[in-house]
Amino acid sequence: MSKGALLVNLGSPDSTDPKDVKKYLGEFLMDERVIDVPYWARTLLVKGIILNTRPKKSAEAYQKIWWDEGSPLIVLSERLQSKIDKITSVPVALAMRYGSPNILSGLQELHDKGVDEVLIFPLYPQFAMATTETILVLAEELRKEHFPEMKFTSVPAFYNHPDYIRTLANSISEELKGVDFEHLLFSYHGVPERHIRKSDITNSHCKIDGSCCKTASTAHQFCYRHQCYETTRLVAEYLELKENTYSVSFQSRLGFDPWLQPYTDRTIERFGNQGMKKLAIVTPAFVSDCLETLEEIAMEGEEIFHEVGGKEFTVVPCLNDRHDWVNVLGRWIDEWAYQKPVEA
Ligand SMILES: C=CC1=C(C)c2cc3[nH]c(cc4nc(cc5[nH]c(cc1n2)c(C)c5CCC(=O)O)C(CCC(=O)O)=C4C)c(C)c3C=C
Ligand SMILES: [Fe+2]
Ligand SMILES: [Fe+2]
Repeated sequence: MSKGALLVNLGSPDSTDPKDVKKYLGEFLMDERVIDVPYWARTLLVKGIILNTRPKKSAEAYQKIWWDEGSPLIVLSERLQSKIDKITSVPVALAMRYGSPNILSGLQELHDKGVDEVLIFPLYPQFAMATTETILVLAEELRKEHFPEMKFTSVPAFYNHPDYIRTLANSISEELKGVDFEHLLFSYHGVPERHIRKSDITNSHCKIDGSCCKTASTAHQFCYRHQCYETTRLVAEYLELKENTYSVSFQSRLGFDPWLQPYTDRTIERFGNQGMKKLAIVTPAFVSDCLETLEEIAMEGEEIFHEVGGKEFTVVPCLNDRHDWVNVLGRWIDEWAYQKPVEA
């Protein structure tokens, strides 16, 4: 058998034209694992309401962060893939869950290189139904339909993997070297609270309260909230951060349902109102900088902080195509290719 890996990230619109943004958001938000309501209700909500208003607003946001080469998320993912592909012993392709290049074209690219055993590698440190799970489900559907002879293995969420924690912690200390800050905020993409309960394999553990995510449970292998807190705890431990000098918040909510709290925008506002002047932010749910880090945090977040009296607002870039991150991912892929376990 011949092996290869497929890195999968979220995806972006083809351009900042509202028509392309509408097409992308339509594919993204009609995913039953993203807006997880019955088909008729999702159609009404997405096609009847969201797609009539959001694409124009989102297109304006994308215009603020777009690069000459295209979407930052895609360009950064391409750079990552190309650097990893150069150091691994097996071919490495790239796909997006929504938009292009899609998962089918990524599998086709590997198939054309003679690959029949694929490592599906969702580029998400923390598991979520709306990210990791939807990638694995779609990849399996495509395998059955187009490449029934292919064998798949997948990389589980790596939120607590020592290599990931070390690389993230080192990137934070390098980026914040010489930066004076009072508090480090770990801002993760949010999910509706309902998603946490749906992913609870015990059906009873995840209460989204002060203690469930700290109490050991088999539910945690699929609990996004636990995994976000655990990444934070491990990085804080690695960097020897003092209690109360760091905290967790959740960004990018959509709609009126309760999402994981505390919300990032309100947290930034509260910090400023309490007199904080120097804030640093890191966004560990994203391995590549994207709209949510470059616009929502670095632009909107900074504006909110300044409006409430904050002075210095420092954003730690995502791991992107950092040399040490490329080496970690390349090594994980090669360890799999040579049948060694991915776990440390
Ligand atoms: C990091 C993990 C992500 C989770 C979990 C996630 C869940 C989620 N997202 C939406 C709605 C939107 N997300 C949007 C952008 C976006 N989301 C992620 C990652 C996660 N989303 C990324 C990396 C990006 C940026 C994409 C880019 O092109 O740079 C958007 C589009 C932008 C906007 O209009 O604000 C929406 C909408 C839901 C409903 C959801 C549910 C769990
Ligand atoms: Fe929990
Ligand atoms: Fe999102």
